[in-house]
Amino acid sequence: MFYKEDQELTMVVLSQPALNQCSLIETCKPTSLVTEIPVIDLSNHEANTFIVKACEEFGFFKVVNHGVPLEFMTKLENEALKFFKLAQSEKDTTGPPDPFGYGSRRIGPNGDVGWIEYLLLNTNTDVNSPKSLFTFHENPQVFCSAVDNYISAVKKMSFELLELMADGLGGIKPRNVLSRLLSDEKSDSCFRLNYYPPCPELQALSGGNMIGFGEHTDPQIISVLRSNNTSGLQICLKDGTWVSVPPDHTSFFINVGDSLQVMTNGRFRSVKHRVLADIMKSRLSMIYFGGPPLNEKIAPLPSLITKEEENLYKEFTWCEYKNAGYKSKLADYRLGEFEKSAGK
Ligand SMILES: C=C1C[C@]23C[C@@]1(O)CC[C@H]2[C@@]12CC[C@H](O)[C@@](C)(C(=O)O1)[C@H]2[C@@H]3C(=O)O
Ligand SMILES: O=C(O)CCC(=O)C(=O)O
Ligand SMILES: [Fe+2]
Repeated sequence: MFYKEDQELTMVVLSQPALNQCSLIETCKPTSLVTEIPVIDLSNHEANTFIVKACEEFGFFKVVNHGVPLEFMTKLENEALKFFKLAQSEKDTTGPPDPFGYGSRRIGPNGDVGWIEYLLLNTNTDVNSPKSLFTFHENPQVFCSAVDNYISAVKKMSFELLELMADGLGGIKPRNVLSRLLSDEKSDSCFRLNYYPPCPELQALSGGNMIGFGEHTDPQIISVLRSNNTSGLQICLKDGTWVSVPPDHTSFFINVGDSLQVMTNGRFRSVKHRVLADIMKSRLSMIYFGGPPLNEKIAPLPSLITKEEENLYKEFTWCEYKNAGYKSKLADYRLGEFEKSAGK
């Protein structure tokens, strides 16, 4: 279950140095309304149907019985914490991200900020990921292999999810029509470790909530998120209300990304989400963003449209979408300029 939050939110910018440039959300008190979060049990033979329903209604679901060993998650969590606990001066010598690398407070190139530190990595071994980042870690090799083991296991589960989606969408053939985009050796996927330090300054600001990661949709196909047991993640429902997602360190949370919304011609919803910082506890999340190869055309699957006029989107490649995305602010509606209704 997750809790609906008040819809009318006010953004305030604080002047205290510690909170410098970070945004506050006021009046985020849970109401009595509760919403059931879709939970997909991968051992259930009807999982394909439930996944499709969840992607249509929420663009978001939780996965249990996923087969990824818990030790892969906890190992990576512990190694990542060792990195984030290093002295700020050491971490700073590895930044700023361009877009890969270590970042603190600033998200993306266009002035977005949050109460966050992160490591953003490219999962494609052909591209030169800033593995030098790991050298500051007390045991770089251990950190590197924890990242590699985790990503391999999560990728495998992502292929399964995308194949179940193809089944659930009416048995689209071949059933790897979506998963092949992530399994392709040129897949432009990335991986992010987010660390949200506790924000004790919040205590003084009754009712205030510090933005850890501002509202946005993920541009890729799907994002697979795992976090420690600190809350903070919220998703936006179709009616515009924000709901808090109770954390579960043993499960994964899946976001439909913009590219999958387009490939299903709007049938699946790319979910708007955000993270609020906690007063007392740090949050550590790890997210695999499964993206297609750069030259891949992002267009509705032919079996999901009967006439070309029904296609809601202009033709574009992942590279074009990504480049446009990097010119945008986090909260911008990036798909807007690619909708046919936006004019040619
Ligand atoms: C403000 C930005 C950060 C972002 C690139 C962008 O210009 C717009 C999309 C942002 C986002 C959100 C999901 C992922 O965290 C991310 C890595 C991505 O692919 O798109 C980030 C980008 C980023 O932090 O570089
Ligand atoms: O850290 C989280 O829990 C979510 C962050 C997120 O949405 C992102 O990195 O795109
Ligand atoms: Fe996200």
